[in-house]
Amino acid sequence: MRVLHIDNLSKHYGRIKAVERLSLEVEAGMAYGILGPNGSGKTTTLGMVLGITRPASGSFEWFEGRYGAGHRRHLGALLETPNFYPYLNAEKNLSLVAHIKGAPTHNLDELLELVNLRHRKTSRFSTYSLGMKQRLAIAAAMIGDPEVLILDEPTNGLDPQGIAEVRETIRRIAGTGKTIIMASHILDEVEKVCSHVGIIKNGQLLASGTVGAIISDDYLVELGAEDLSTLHKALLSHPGIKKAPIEEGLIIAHFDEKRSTAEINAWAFQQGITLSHLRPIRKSLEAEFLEITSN
Ligand SMILES: Nc1ncnc2c1ncn2[C@@H]1O[C@H](COP(=O)(O)OP(=O)(O)OP(=O)(O)O)[C@@H](O)[C@H]1O
Repeated sequence: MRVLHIDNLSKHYGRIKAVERLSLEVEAGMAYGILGPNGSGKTTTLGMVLGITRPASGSFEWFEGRYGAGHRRHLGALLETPNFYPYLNAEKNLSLVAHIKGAPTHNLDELLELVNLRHRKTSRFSTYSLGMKQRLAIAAAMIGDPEVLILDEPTNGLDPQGIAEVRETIRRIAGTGKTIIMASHILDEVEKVCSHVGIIKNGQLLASGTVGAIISDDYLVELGAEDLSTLHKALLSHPGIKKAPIEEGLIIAHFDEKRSTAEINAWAFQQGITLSHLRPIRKSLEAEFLEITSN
């Protein structure tokens, strides 16, 4: 089932085109990352599809229209950390949220288990770390058993441990078959949590697809030799090479998969080439993301 269909959605603030003719589709069961630098229109997009912000033009549809105007009950959203009562424990805070939503309270323990807070359910909210607070907020968004969980920059402001725990929680929820739609400016986060990604910049969709297809996983090796052009020519006929640009006197070889330095050395030797430089490089994911968004 198509969970969300966005068609040519635009939103302008004066002369700022926050979102510009954005179209994308999210299928049931996807963990879809909306990835873009700060100010690229992610929050505005989520605001529009949640009915908080009115679009200037374009349209969107939830669940192929099957719930009509009642679709909102099937969405759990966490746009900013909600206010919990600091002196109440997790269990009490969640039951209050359930009462406000008119949702049942019988599965609160399950939700606390899902976000790995069951063991701390009787501790006051004020004693929680930021990561625990965020996980409780995710549990609150899951009250009423929504089909889709929508998150805006869910790890903002957390320390590395908190970040890891929140990501793990989102992965666990995705593993239960829920659809996740998550805005993030961190490529590494989308790569770790999401199955699919749409990259946006200046409110426009630049690329969309599975994480594996969009985020290249070429294996990069820096190579040098006295006779660089002979090495270059030989490399281009190597069966595993995808491309081999020359940068600052060295060849950046893009292999389709991991190759050991011993293997590359042996290959060069067979070609009658002595390598003067051989260094595997892991292109930083952030650099790759910047490359996509700057093109
Ligand atoms: N209420 C508003 N009034 C004026 N401009 C706005 C408003 N909301 C957003 N914008 C502008 O619209 C653009 C997109 O903002 P938006 O918050 O959607 O981006 P974002 O990708 O979510 O960024 P961030 O990750 O920094 O929140 C930005 O240039 C922002 O300054």
